[in-house]
Amino acid sequence: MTAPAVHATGVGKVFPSTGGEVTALTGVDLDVAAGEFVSLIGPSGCGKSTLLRLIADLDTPSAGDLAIFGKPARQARIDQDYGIAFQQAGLLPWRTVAANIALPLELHRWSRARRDARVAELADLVGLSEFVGRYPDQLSGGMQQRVAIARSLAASPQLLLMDEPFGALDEMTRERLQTELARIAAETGAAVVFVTHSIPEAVFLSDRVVVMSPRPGRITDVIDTRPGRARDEALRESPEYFTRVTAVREALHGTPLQRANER
Ligand SMILES: Nc1ncnc2c1ncn2[C@@H]1O[C@H](COP(=O)(O)OP(=O)(O)OP(=O)(O)O)[C@@H](O)[C@H]1O
Repeated sequence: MTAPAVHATGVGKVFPSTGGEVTALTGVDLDVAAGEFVSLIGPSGCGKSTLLRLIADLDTPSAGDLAIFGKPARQARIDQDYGIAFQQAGLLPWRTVAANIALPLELHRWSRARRDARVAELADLVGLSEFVGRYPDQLSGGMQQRVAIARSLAASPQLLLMDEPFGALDEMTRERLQTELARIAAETGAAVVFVTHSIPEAVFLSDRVVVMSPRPGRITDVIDTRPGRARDEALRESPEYFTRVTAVREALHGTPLQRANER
């Protein structure tokens, strides 16, 4: 049996601060299966980015255990077992689109010929074949974000870690990139851990939505949002999609009756 892409047990994170300690996360138990798409959603400060950073070994947990494909997070980072795409595209401005996408392949010491072939394939995948010679400041925000996604996919990682990658985009571009990401994840079989503030985005993309709440940051609900059909434009207007959006909304904010009673 393959190890889960992410296996977290009892994960906690405490940050020191001037007014005492901040418990950013407590008691997080979460498994993300190989090939599974899981979104983290919750109000500002509930620890979504902290959890993603711990998985990526950009920070270390204060408590609990984390394994990425059965390895310690640090080893998975050294082995470059995952691709990362965050809200700011984070492209190198002095490199062309092609050279930005090729970066992980250089780190993996791919030959020039193999790199060039892979970059052409990825540029085509994200619809940027005509722009590979451009520099990041010659692209729109949506195009920059597509370059960042292509780069995160370059070495065919079996895990993608994405922190609000579409947060800064207009609604139309955002929906188009969501459809592309759903297709890419299905085609490559990669697991994805995806941080978002958008309920419809989480429901559209995910097999499961993890709902978190702050002070201290913890998981309060996990909702199955597998659509049982293709993630295409028709899904967005289907009754089952609305049902799932409502389920996640109620897990986050309570039912209309509960909210009325709180007033
Ligand atoms: N480096 C740090 N030092 C101190 N406190 C931190 C640090 N990073 C995060 N925190 C605190 O930990 C808590 C969780 O932050 P985190 O950024 O993970 O939340 P989030 O759910 O991603 O929020 P948002 O939706 O606003 O991005 C917050 O209270 C935040 O202030």
